[in-house]
Amino acid sequence: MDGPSLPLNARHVLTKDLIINRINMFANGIAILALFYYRAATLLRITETRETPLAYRWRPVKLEVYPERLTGDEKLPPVDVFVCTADPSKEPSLGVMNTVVSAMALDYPPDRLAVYLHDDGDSYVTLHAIREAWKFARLWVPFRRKYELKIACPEAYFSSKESAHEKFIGSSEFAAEKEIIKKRYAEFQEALEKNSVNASASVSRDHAPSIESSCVGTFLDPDSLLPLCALLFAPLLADFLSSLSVILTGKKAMDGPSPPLNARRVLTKSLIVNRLYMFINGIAILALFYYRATTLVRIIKTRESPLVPYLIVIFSEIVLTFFWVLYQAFRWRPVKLEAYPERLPEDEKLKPVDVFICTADPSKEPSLGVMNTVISAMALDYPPDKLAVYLQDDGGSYVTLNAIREAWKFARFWVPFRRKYELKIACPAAYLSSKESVHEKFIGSREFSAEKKIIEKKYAEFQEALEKNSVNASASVSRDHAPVIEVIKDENGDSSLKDMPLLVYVAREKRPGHPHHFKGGALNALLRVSAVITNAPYFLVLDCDMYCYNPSSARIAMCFYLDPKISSKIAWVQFPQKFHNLSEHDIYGGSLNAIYKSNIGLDGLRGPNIYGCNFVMTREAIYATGKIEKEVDLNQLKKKFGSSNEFIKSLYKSYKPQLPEDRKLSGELQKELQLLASCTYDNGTDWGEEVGYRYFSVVEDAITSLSLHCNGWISVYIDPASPCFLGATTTNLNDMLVQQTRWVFGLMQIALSKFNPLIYAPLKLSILETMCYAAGSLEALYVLPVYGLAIIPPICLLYGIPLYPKVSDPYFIVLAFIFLSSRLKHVQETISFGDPLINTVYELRVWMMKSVACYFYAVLNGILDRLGLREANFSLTSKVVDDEQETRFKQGIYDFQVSPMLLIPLCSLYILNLAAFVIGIARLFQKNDELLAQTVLSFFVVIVNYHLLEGMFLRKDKGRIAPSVTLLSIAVSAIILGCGSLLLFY
Ligand SMILES: O=c1ccn([C@@H]2O[C@H](COP(=O)(O)OP(=O)(O)O[C@H]3O[C@H](CO)[C@@H](O)[C@H](O)[C@H]3O)[C@@H](O)[C@H]2O)c(=O)[nH]1
Ligand SMILES: [Mn+2]
Repeated sequence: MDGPSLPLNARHVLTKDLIINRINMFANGIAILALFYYRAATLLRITETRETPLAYRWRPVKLEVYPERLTGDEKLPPVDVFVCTADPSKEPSLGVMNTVVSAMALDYPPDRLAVYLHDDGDSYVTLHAIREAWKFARLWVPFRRKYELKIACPEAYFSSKESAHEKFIGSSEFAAEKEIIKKRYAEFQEALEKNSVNASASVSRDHAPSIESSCVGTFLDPDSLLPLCALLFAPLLADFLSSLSVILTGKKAMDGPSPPLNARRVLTKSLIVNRLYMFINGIAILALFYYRATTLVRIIKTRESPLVPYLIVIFSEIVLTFFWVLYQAFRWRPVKLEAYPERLPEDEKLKPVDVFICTADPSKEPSLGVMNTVISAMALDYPPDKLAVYLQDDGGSYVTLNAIREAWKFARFWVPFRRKYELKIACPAAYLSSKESVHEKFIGSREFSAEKKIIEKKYAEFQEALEKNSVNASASVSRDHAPVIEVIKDENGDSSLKDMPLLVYVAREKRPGHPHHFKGGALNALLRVSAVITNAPYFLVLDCDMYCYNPSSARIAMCFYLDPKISSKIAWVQFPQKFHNLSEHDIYGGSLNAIYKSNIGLDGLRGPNIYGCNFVMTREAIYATGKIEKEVDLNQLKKKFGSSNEFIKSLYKSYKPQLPEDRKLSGELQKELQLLASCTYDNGTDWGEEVGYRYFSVVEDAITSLSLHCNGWISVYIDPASPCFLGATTTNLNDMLVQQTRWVFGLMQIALSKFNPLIYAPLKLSILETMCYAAGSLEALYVLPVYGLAIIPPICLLYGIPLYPKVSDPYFIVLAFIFLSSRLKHVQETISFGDPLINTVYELRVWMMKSVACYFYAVLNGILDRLGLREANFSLTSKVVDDEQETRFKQGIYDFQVSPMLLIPLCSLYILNLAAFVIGIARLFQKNDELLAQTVLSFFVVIVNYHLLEGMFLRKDKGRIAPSVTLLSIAVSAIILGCGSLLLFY
C-alpha cells in the first residue's frame, strides 16, 4: 500500500530571535512612555509659569462698582439693548429668546429700557419666537423683579438651585408662583420647538425691512411695567419710529415675512422602512411564485397530488398578492400635515362656514346626543356672524323639532359662556363630565365658578326637557310629509342675535315611493336650502353622533383654505373620526385606526377620501362649477341645478344672501325653500350625479370623493393633537358587522359599476392614487383568498396532503419570511402609530371576522343589487346604549349576540381549522415535515380567533355564542369538509 509520503516543505519558528525581539519591544516601549511622561510634565510647567508681555503687567488695576448707591430710578438715563441674530437653524430660538428675555429682565426701570432684536435671517421662525418670548416675558419679568431673583435669564434660573432673595425663601406664595412660571416656561419651550420646524428654510436673504414692536398695546399703557421689546430690521431710530407710528394707527408696519399657516412633513424614516419592506418582501413573493409555478408544472406532469386544491391555494395567493401590491401605494409617500391656527389673520378676513348635521330617527339617535352635536357646532371658535348651523331631520319628527328649540334656549347660555372663558371643549355634555377645562387665566375666578353653576343647572333642565319630549320618539317619525324649514330663535324675538350663530331646522319632503338617497340626499337638500339663506363658501359636515370637541376645527381648516399656494385646489379638509366611547381594548376595531394609519400615505398623493363626516368642503368643488362670473345660459344652468331661480342666483360670485337681521324668513323666501327641499327637485337634474353628493352608492362619501378627485381636486388630512370631533363608535359585534357590511356593500356597488377605479380612474388619477381607490373598492374580494385558505389547507391537512414546501426545502424559508415580515410590518406600524401592541391582534381578528362574515354578504348583495334583485338600504347604526353590552365592551369581552347569519360562517371555519390543527399535530409526530406549514396556518387561525373558541365552548354568560349556533356550525363545518373532500379527487 502507499505509505505516508514525506512532506514537501517545513516551517521552523526561530525561537531565539523571537525572544530577543519581544524583550526589545517591551523594554523600548516602556522607555518611550517614560519619555512622553517627561515631555507632558515639562509642557505643563512651562505653560503655568509662562511670562506675560511686559506691557500688560505694567499697571495692574481692579475696578469696583456700588450700584446700590445709585439714587432714584428717575435719574437713570434710558438704555437700549441690541441683540443680533442671523439664522434660527444655527442659532436655536430658545437660546436667542433667553437672551432677549434676560435683557428685558435687567434690573432697570422698564420705561427706560428697550430691547431690540435684529434678525439678519428675516425669518418668520424668529418673528414668531419673539412673540412667544414676549408672552413669556410678561410673566417672567415681573416675577424676577418681585422676588428679586439674582438670575435674569429664565433658562439659567430654572437649571440653577433656588435663587430668590433671602426674604422670600420658604414663602409659599413664591413657591406657587414659581411653579406656574416653570410650567409656562415649559410651554414656551415647547412652542418654540414646534415653531422651529423648517427653521433653515425660513431664512430669507431677499426681503424688505420689517419692524414689529411686540408690545404695542402695553407700550401705550402707562401702567406698563415691561420694557419695550422690538424685532427690527433697520437699526435706524427714525425708521423705527416711523414704522411704530404706523402700528399705532392700527395698521401693519410693513409687509414682513408672514409665517406659513400649515406645514407638510415627509416622514422620511417611515418612507425608508416602507420602501425597503416593499422591495425585500416583493422579491420574496416573486420567489414564492417561481416555486409555485415549477411545482404546478410538476404536479400536472406527475399527478403526485390533487390539482384542484393546489390551484385554489395558488389563486388565493395571487389575490392576496394583488391586494398586497395595491396597498403599497398607501405606504409609498408618508406625509404629515400640521396647521397653525394661531397665525390666522384677524376675524374680519375669515370666510363664512355653514355646518350641516344629519339626523334620521330620534328613537335610534337620542335627542340629547343630537342636540349636543348641534350646540357644540354653534360653540365653535369662529365669528358668530360667519357661522350657521343647519340640522337636517330625515325623520321629519316633532320630537327633533322641539328638541332643537330647547337646544337654542340652552345654547343662548352655553355659547357665550364657552367663548367668554375660552373653554377648550365645545360640547356641553363633554365639558360638564370632564375635569375643569377653562383657560388658565380664569382658574380660581369666582365669577367663573358662579356662572358654571348656572350652566350646570340649565343643562340639567335642558336634559330633563328633552327626556320628557322624547316619549314616543319612534312614533313621531314620519315618512310622508311636506318640507319644513324653520329658523330657530327666541320666542319673543326682542333680544339681539348678533353673538349667536344662525340655527336652522330643515326636514326635507318625504313621500313614500320616492327615492330619498339616504344621507347623500339629505346633504344635497341642505346644500340647496343653505345656499339661499347663508351661502357660505365652505361647509362642515357632521353626523348627529359626532360632536365638536376642540372648538378650533373651522379655523384649522382655514389654515389650508387661506394658504394661497394650495387653496384653489383643495376640495375638502378631512379630520379623522375619533370616538369618546372607546375602551382600552379596541376589540371591534371601532377606533378605525387601521384606516388612519394608511391616511398618512394619502397626503403624499392627492389626499384622503371623504370619511362621511368631519370635513370642511367648498361649495365650488361639490357644485362642479367654479363661481360663475359671466352670464351663462340660464336654461343650461337650470338643467344642471334645477328650477329655482334664487338658487341659480346663488351660484354667481356677486350673490349676497338676503336673510334680514331679525332672521325672519319672508313668505317669498319660504316658498323658495319649500321648492328646494321638495323630494322631486332632483328629478332630471344633475344633482346626485355631477352636482352635490353622488347618489350612486350607499357609501355616498366614497363615490363622491372618487368623483371629485377624478375632477382634479385635492384634499387634505389633518389630525390635531386635541381631537376636533368625537363620536360614538359601535360597541358590539353585531353593530360592527352590520355597519361594515353596509360599507363594503357600498364599495362593492362601486366596484361592480363603471365607477370601478381600475376602469374609471386611470386616465384621471396617477397610478398610485388609482391603486388606493382600487384597494378600497375591491376590498370585499378578500373573501376569496380568506375562504380559500381557511378551507383548503385544513382539509388537505386532515387527509395528509401537503400544499406548502417542506421544512428542509429552501422555499420554506421564503414562505416563512413572507409571513413573518408582513406580521412584523404590522407590528411596526402599530407601534409607530402609538397604539398598544395588542391592537395588532385585535385588528387581525377584526379583519378575519369582516372577511368571513361581512365581505361574504357584501359580495352577495352587490351581485344581487347589480342584477336588480335587491334594493339598497341604509341600516342606521344604533346610538342607543345597552348597559350590559357596554360593560362587556369596556372589559374587552366579545359580545356574540349577533345574527346567526353572520356568526355561522365564522364558527364553521373556526371549527374546521381547530380540527385540522389537532389532527395536524398528531400527523406531525408520526409523519414528516411536509405538513408543518399547514399546521402552523391552522394554528394561526385558531390562536388569533381564540375568542371564538371561548365564545363557543368556554363561556357561560349571556354574551357567549348560543349553543344552537355552535351545533349548527359544527354541522356546517362537516358539510364543508364533505364537499371539500370531493375536490381531492381532482
Ligand atoms: O337616510 C338616512 C340615513 C342616515 N342619515 C344620517 O347619516 C349619518 C350616518 O349614519 P349612521 O347610522 O351613524 O352610520 P355610520 O355607519 O355610523 O356612518 C358612517 O358611514 C356613513 C356611510 O355609510 C357615513 O356617511 C358616515 O359619516 C360614517 O360615520 C347619521 O347622522 C344619520 O342620521 C340620514 O340623514 N339619512
Ligand atoms: Mn355613526
